[in-house]
Amino acid sequence: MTEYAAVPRQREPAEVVAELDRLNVWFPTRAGVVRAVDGVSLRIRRGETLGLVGESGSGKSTAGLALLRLVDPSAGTVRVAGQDVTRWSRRRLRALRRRVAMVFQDPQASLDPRRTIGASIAEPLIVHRLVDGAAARRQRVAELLDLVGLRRELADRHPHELSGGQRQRVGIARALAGEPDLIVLDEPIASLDLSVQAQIMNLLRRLQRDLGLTYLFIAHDLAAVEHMSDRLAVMYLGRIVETGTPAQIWRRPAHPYTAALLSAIPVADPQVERRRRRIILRGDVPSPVDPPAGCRFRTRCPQARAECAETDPVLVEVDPGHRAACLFAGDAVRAMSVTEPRRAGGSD
Ligand SMILES: Nc1ncnc2c1ncn2[C@@H]1O[C@H](COP(=O)(O)OP(=O)(O)OP(=O)(O)O)[C@@H](O)[C@H]1O
Repeated sequence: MTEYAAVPRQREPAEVVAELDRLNVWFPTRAGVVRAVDGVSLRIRRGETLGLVGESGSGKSTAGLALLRLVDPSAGTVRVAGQDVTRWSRRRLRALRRRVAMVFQDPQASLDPRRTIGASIAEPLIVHRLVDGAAARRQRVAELLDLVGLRRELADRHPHELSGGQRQRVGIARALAGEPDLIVLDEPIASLDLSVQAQIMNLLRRLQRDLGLTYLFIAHDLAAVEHMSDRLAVMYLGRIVETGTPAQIWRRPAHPYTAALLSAIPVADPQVERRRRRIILRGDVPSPVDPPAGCRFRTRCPQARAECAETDPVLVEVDPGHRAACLFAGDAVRAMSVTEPRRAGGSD
């Protein structure tokens, strides 16, 4: 197998591969303007996995799509490999989509059913003019199949002849074909059987280690990305509400929303599990057409106070590298962790 040729990289001091800076992605609809992403700033550094977590509809996929300019930013900036790609023309976007690749949740939907697996994997090689000649392309496709642990003969098959796990491996091979700086993994295991999920996670980890890949890993479940991520960002209603390392967030969540997400994760130890106190959030996520004034989470926050309706909190550092957007970051969560409901005048 030939070596995975690294794309010549432009060295930046901070090694930030991709960055969203105060990004808004708003969709005008009949019901009003959907503020899918509303003031999101994120930095993804070379070689890391950033886990982006939040409930359905929080804007995670839209933020990921913005990195490939598959949605158009309404405001703010998208930077990839040091270049501002926010307003790149359609023609230039081809180059961007080599630098940033995406693996989708449903590999069935993301592969053309009429094309062979080989043709699907070869497509990025042709579009980005990476390999000349059919024979050389066949060879590269075979190497990419090796990389993702699929037999070379599968190149001649069609997607419907493969299992879900195999199809997702093809999706990963396609993403690797352009030797991207960043791979956006949008719930890459959510549609797979449990046994296959672990295999795909192992594959993603191995590829990252061997090829030095950078991932934005999108998931709705904190437990799903915790082991894989170097840093986590928690999204709620179009905003990042907390960022930090998994250890920081797990040990001491600072935003009440994160605390609620964590409290929903079952614990293996039965004694701890019995003592575990779930924080049940009231109501549904409000509409992104008309998010609540002040803190967006206040309508569901068990610790909301009058001030929360007045001030829209920004991310503030609660520990080095650990930030939360809550006026009472840390305090509110400590109040939620007491085992008895708090009473007036109670202390903890
Ligand atoms: N093209 C679009 N037009 C209108 N609204 C959209 C569009 N794309 C997304 N939205 C809305 O934007 C919000 C965020 O959607 P998005 O898919 O980014 O969330 P998500 O956190 O990735 O959720 P899921 O896990 O369900 O994919 C949702 O309210 C969604 O309905």
